[in-house]
Amino acid sequence: MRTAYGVETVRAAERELMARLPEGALMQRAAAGLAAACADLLGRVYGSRVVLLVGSGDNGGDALYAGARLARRGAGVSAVLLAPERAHAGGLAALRRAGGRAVGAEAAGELIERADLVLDGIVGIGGKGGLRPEAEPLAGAVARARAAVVAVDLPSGVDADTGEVRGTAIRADLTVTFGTHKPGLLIDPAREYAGSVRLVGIGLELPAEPELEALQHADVARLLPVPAAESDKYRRGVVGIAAGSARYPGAAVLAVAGALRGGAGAVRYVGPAGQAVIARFPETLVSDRGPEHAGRVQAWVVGPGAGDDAATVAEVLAADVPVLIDADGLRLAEPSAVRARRAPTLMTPHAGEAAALLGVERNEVENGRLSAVRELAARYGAAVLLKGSTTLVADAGGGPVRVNPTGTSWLATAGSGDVLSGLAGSLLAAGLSAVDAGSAAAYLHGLAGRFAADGAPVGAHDVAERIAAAWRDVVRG
Ligand SMILES: NC(=O)C1=CN([C@@H]2O[C@H](COP(=O)(O)OP(=O)(O)OC[C@H]3O[C@@H](n4cnc5c(N)ncnc54)[C@H](O)[C@@H]3O)[C@@H](O)[C@H]2O)[C@@H](O)CC1
Ligand SMILES: [K+]
Repeated sequence: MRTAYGVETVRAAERELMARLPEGALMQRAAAGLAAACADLLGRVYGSRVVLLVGSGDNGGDALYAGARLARRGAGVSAVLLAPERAHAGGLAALRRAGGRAVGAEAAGELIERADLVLDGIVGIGGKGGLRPEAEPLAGAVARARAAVVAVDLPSGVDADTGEVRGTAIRADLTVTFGTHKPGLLIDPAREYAGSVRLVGIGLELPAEPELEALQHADVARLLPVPAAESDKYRRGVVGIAAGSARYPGAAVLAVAGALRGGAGAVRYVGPAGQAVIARFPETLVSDRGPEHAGRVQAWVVGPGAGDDAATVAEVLAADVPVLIDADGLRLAEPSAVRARRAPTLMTPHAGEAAALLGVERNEVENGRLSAVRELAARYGAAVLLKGSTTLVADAGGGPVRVNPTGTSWLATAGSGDVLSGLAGSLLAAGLSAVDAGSAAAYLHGLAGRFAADGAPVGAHDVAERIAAAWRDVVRG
């Protein structure tokens, strides 16, 4: 499991550790890890041209000490000081002793243009808002440069706690972060600015409960159901799919496609698209009666392509088994009926649907994904999976939010969400909790999307067909 902790927690752990260590020791640990990552990226340090962008805090101090290490190995290092009188004094002295030089911001453009490597030490966890006006031109110069860009702790200008980017921020190829991942490094839009992320341990002792967690292969493998020898289809769970309409039969077919790959013993379909479903998947149990009379299920999926069928949504919500609500179902579900449920509920909106549920603009959700998913989970008393390139899953009762690390932008394709809801519903029927079902499904679905895409556009159907391959990849490790 990869975990991320917010700024306040990191600060407290740093204080506690600093009290036990000689002064400056933590910064030296950070700088050593940073310099090593830079050296790996450069390949040959001797003779390389390195530019440090140095702000007024300790983030700039890290950059200066790392620059000093690189200078001692023969790099030509120039530090651009954004606030010369407030630059980290010890770091600046170390850089000068090692043969590096410091310049003002006016010289930055030309240096950046000719650099092999730029270190962004403008601002780290002490940053507020996007980059200040005096730092903005630097971000432009960095974006135009051919140099590799390494962000120190965080790309400057992104919000460490939320992943928000309000205004200009530095775009890095690599972020070297200290002590722990910060939530912003794992959540879009900030995640995109971070490039790949390397964690340098500095010995922080962190609390048991993180802000954010990202499942890895081994975690998902532990969650996935394995049929026992005596299993029959009912013991493995039957998932009911109440989806599709005369207008949107495809949503039903795709939700069933996902459900068939999710480990439930059987898939039961109710709705007007039975013909289309059975033609494509003859193994489906198709019923032409409403959910209440369709026969036993261990979990329901309701909503994909449902059009305006509010009665079916209400009937499913009244069932005393886990329910996944997606797409049209989110709009049709009575909030009070969702809150009144006793069995687990999982809602799976994309940003637009989440915005409608919260009564805000879509870009507010896209920029503040973490707070949006938490807010929805609290309002509805339900687990919420907020879809996107970094899908988030929040539990009804709070606690760490899960972020899915396998997403790919190729998954933003029509019907891909229907496949996901079927898959997650199947895992609910197999007995996983709402958060586990949602996060394991997002993981498999993302991986299946990557396998199917392999660098090219894909349709939702291709994704469903690669779920089995993703499952195998996960359980084989
Ligand atoms: N505390 C420690 O022991 C350690 C801290 N480390 C480094 O220290 C950093 C935190 O240092 P600080 O607390 O000094 O804070 P930062 O260096 O992150 O930033 C604070 C400074 O940036 C300015 N600033 C704030 N918002 C800005 C913006 N939007 N645009 C431009 N300037 C802005 C502030 O005026 C302040 O002077 C971490 O990110 C990490 O890089 C590491 O050395 C590891 C050890
Ligand atoms: K930075």
